[in-house]
Amino acid sequence: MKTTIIGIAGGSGSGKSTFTNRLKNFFGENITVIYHDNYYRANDKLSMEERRKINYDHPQALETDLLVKHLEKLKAGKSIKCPVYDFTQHNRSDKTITIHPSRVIVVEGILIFQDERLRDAFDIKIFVEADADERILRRVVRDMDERGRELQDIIEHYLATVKPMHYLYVEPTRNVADIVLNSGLNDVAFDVMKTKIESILENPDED
Ligand SMILES: Nc1ncnc2c1ncn2[C@@H]1O[C@H](COP(=O)(O)OP(=O)(O)O)[C@@H](O)[C@H]1O
Ligand SMILES: Nc1ccn([C@@H]2O[C@H](COP(=O)(O)O)[C@@H](O)[C@H]2O)c(=O)n1
Repeated sequence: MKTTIIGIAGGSGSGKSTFTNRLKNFFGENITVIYHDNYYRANDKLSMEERRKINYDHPQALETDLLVKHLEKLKAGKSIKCPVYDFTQHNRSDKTITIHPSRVIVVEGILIFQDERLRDAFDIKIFVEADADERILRRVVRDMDERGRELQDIIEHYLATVKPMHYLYVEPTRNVADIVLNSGLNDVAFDVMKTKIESILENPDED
């Protein structure tokens, strides 16, 4: 069985997970989704205060080597144990999720097109775009609801690292995308990708 890997990148709050989860909800077990966020490094030796200060929007904050190895294993037909990141603790949890090989793998993350090895691994590259004001407003709501953050912390973190790293490392990768979406809720884009994935699933041995 061949493996087709689809990368979905874009700034924080752009709608990457919204688009990815829509595909996952439609295709269920027929596709596999891997979140680069789960590959944020374990920082067990640092205190909570030290972990809060890390620049999580720099490529070095992520263990991308492990993700590259995991994609190679999945392509070779082997299962992997994917780490699970805990945003409330700014640390990797002690849980893992076993992921089995599948015909279509979707990889999502802000920095996935920044790494050359990942870029080369993707058969289809999608970049989800949204204005910076919309992204930060969405992020405030999400981080307070789901990631246990205070408003003041979100604002400081955004201005200190999220925004500058976005323009340094995320936004420039828009140019390597095959498809740029103006929203993770775009129905036409969803239909196009749905049709493409259906065709890939019907042809297990084609590139
Ligand atoms: N086009 C949109 N319009 C309104 N809200 C959106 C849109 N896209 C995403 N959202 C909301 O914004 C938040 C962040 O979206 P998400 O897909 O998690 O972003 P990302 O994965 O890129 O960080 C979520 O609560 C989501 O429901
Ligand atoms: N401990 C952490 C680790 C990462 N972040 C932020 O997550 C953002 C990426 O995830 P998205 O779902 O928003 O794409 C990134 O911008 C990091 O700043 C964090 O807040 N805390």
